[in-house]
Amino acid sequence: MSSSAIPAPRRADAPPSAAGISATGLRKSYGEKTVLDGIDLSVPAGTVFALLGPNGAGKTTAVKILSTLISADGGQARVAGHDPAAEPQAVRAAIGVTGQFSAVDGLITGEENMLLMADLNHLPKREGRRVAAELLERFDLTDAAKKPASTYSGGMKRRLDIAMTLVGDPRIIFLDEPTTGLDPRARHNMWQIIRGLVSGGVTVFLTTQYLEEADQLADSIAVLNNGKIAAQGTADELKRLIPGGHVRLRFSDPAAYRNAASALREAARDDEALALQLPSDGSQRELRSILDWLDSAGVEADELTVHTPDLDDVFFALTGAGKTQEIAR
Ligand SMILES: Nc1ncnc2c1ncn2[C@@H]1O[C@H](COP(=O)(O)OP(=O)(O)OP(=O)(O)O)[C@@H](O)[C@H]1O
Repeated sequence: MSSSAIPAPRRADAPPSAAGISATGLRKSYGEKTVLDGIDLSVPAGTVFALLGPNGAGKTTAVKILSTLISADGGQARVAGHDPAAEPQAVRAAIGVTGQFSAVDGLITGEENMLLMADLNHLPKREGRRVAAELLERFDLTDAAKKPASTYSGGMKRRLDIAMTLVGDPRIIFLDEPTTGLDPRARHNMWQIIRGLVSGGVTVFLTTQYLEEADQLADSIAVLNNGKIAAQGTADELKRLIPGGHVRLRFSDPAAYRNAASALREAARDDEALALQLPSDGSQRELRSILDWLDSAGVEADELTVHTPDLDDVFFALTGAGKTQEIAR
């Protein structure tokens, strides 16, 4: 995608204090099934928040409540300074939602979809055409504008969907799994689009099953599991929640490996790979002390690599074991 497809800032003048999204004690059940069991969320304006969770965790349910599509059974929420339950119209006027079930009509062209959106937003005809053309250009869809949307690739459909959402110039955008099913190139394009939206002052509430996506985009991540927020924080804060960081020393000479293994008794051995593993948080201070220690033991490895836990480790630790952790903030 050309750089023209990256949305230009539209709300650079938005006040930094503009309200984002918050929720406390949000609850929702379907019959006997508790989907959201009292969740608290806080998304400052102008930031990207990722709600991460396995299939069926309740991510879409949370988006539907906050975007006024369904009502919660309990708890409070504020979206753009309004209560979605009491002031749904005010919330709807401030938000855009693109979901797994997109608003794109495949039978009409991309341009017609955009103009329809402009009509729904009550834009005067001339203004609607101008905004539609500008957004189609910005999302690299001008060449395809006169073709039926059913002929678009998955990535093009998602771009059209977001372009349609932007017709209303929302301050807050909910993106429900925006890159599910996209190939890696289209996924990276979508990430660029999302970054562009945020640099224009838009608040993004994103749901995803992709850890890398949350890691790449989000200022703050909440992991949803069994109806509760299992952990919330920045990607780095979440990674620090679980142990697993280590330094790995690899040797090519078996004799050097054996000497090192007997000098470093607390290291875990991998005799087949001629490698030793020492627990470490990866900090400069710990690395320096490990290097000093290796020097004093006369150990010289052929390769030294530092491994820190990634978001995958965190996700599986939190959603697998059903733990509940809070980060002191
Ligand atoms: N209208 C409904 N009636 C009954 N159960 C529902 C309804 N909507 C959702 N559920 C159930 O609520 C649970 C959470 O669904 P939700 O769609 O919020 O999950 P999700 O985290 O978005 O999952 P996915 O990643 O698969 O989209 C699921 O078990 C789902 O079957």
